[in-house]
Amino acid sequence: MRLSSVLKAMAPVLKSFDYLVIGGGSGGLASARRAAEFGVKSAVVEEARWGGTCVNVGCVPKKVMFNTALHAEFIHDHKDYGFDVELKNFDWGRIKAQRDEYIRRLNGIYETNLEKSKVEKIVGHAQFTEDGCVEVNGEKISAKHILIATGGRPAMPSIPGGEHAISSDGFFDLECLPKKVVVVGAGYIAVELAGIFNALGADTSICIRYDQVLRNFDEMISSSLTEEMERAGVKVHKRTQVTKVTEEADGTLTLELNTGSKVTEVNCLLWAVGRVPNSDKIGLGKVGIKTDGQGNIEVDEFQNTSRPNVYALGDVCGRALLTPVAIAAGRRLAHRLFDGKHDLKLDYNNIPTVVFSHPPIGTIGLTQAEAEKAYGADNLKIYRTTFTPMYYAMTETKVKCSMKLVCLLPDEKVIGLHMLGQGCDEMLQGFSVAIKMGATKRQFDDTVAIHPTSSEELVTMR
Ligand SMILES: Cc1cc2nc3c(=O)[nH]c(=O)nc-3n(C[C@H](O)[C@H](O)[C@H](O)COP(=O)(O)OP(=O)(O)OC[C@H]3O[C@@H](n4cnc5c(N)ncnc54)[C@H](O)[C@@H]3O)c2cc1C
Ligand SMILES: NC(=O)C1=CN([C@@H]2O[C@H](COP(=O)(O)OP(=O)(O)OC[C@H]3O[C@@H](n4cnc5c(N)ncnc54)[C@H](OP(=O)(O)O)[C@@H]3O)[C@@H](O)[C@H]2O)C=CC1
Ligand SMILES: N[C@@H](CCC(=O)N[C@@H](CSSC[C@H](NC(=O)CC[C@H](N)C(=O)O)C(=O)NCC(=O)O)C(=O)NCC(=O)O)C(=O)O
Repeated sequence: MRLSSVLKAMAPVLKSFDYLVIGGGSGGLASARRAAEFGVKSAVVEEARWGGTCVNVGCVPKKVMFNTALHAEFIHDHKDYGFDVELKNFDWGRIKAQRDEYIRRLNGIYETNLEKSKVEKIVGHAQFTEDGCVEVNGEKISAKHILIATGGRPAMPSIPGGEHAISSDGFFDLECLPKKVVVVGAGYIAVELAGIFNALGADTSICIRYDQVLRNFDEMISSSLTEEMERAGVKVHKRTQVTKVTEEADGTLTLELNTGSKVTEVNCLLWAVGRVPNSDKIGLGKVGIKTDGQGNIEVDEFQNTSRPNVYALGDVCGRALLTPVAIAAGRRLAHRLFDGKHDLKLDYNNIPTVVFSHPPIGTIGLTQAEAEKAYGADNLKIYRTTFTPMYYAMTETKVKCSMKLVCLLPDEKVIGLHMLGQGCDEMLQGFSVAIKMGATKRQFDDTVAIHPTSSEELVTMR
């Protein structure tokens, strides 16, 4: 042990809590506040902005921009519905200012919520000391139970000139709509942000390593979204990687691709190639907390780390990186530790998820490929439909809706539901309840349809 570490271990403990949460994001806040409801002396340490990724650089500002993009799309359809509306201008700066103001309000609400819940707020960077305490701003804090909910950050590939690119964090700092944009990546963030840029009028390209976006989703989803993005005007560069970036005298970027070609006059290059867990600067090695090869904290099904009384959840564990997952795991942990619900844990099966692409995607359960691997194709019945939602009966632009049910024989239990189309984002939550309850196709069919809606197709498929 180095002398500085020995001295830190010997430093007096200045504060002590029953529950100390590191990270004031979705999982940490939800867990600390729930614990405080049980009379537990709790504190949260946050080094940046209250609310974490979701509120500041994730779901919330992204949804504002998704909604902004929806307006752009609807405006194009106005004339088809008889409205004589001309699109003259779009003021990115105005919506950004309003969005930033909304986020600042939310930061304040989250701080006030902590005060109301009597959770102590500690501002600073937290890291473990050798004796299992936590040090913030040079002060040592002890706690009976410690939760690590430090989230993650965007992965930034290192290529020559890579420093000229931004990540999703940088997207939220953009002061105006870039004229020409290249997004690299094929996951949630890449398709969501490329969709927003494109709908708002930027010349948008996406560089993907393979032939389709969202390759881990059901094949119907990945192929339909790839086609739909192309139809909407996104240039999808397949089997393409950016190998070098050069900044030109006029400030634009020239991108060299592995295909040998170049993309010039790029105003914005955005990496969206995954996220890395914030587990590297919190002293995990000092307390023997194990991580996997990617730095994700290893936990068991109860969110226990390899060290007793230290727990981890949310993005820092690298599994189902979604706000409601972090919140649900955090609240369940608080009930387990402080409310006598000793067996309570989050079931990570059948987590519904929506991609706010254009059009949006809703999906839950096994993809067809996963189900075939698990049960064999002969034990499945697959229902599919593709139709043009009635909204587009009046419009020149037609955006199809595709749906698939993956059912397990013999009773046709619905083990996967995948859909892409207008309204699928809001359609999924209710169907997830049915699937979580183990609904069969017969029970779907026994439910009377709601007409005329896209969702009625899910209870009338043959
Ligand atoms: C662009 C984007 C869009 C997204 N959209 C959606 C969506 O639509 N729906 C959805 O469900 N999910 C979405 N997500 C994912 C969602 O934001 C995350 O899954 C969620 O925020 C994870 O919560 P968390 O509590 O694990 O971590 P975070 O919310 O990241 O919180 C971690 C907090 O810990 C703090 N911290 C880190 N290290 C320390 C330290 N050592 N000391 C003190 N504080 C520390 C950080 O500053 C941060 O505030 C999106 C993510 C991104 C990036
Ligand atoms: N709506 C929501 O709920 C949202 C949720 N999120 C969450 O945040 C997580 C992180 O999002 P995101 O960053 O998009 O990560 P994802 O894991 O969703 O996707 C990243 C993809 O980028 C591709 N990729 C990886 N490395 C490279 C590389 N070097 N060059 C080019 N492409 C590469 C891979 O696809 P391939 O192998 O095909 O190349 C990979 O699947 C998501 O998984 C999701 O859980 C984020 C945004 C919205
Ligand atoms: N679902 C509605 C409501 C959205 C919503 O929750 N708005 C938030 C915006 S921040 S969104 C930030 C995100 N909230 C949520 O995910 C919503 C939590 C859900 N209502 C639940 O209780 O589980 C989160 O990280 N939560 C951590 C936590 O709540 O502890 C808000 O106004 N909050 C103010 C307040 O709560 O007073 C919508 O999409 O319109």
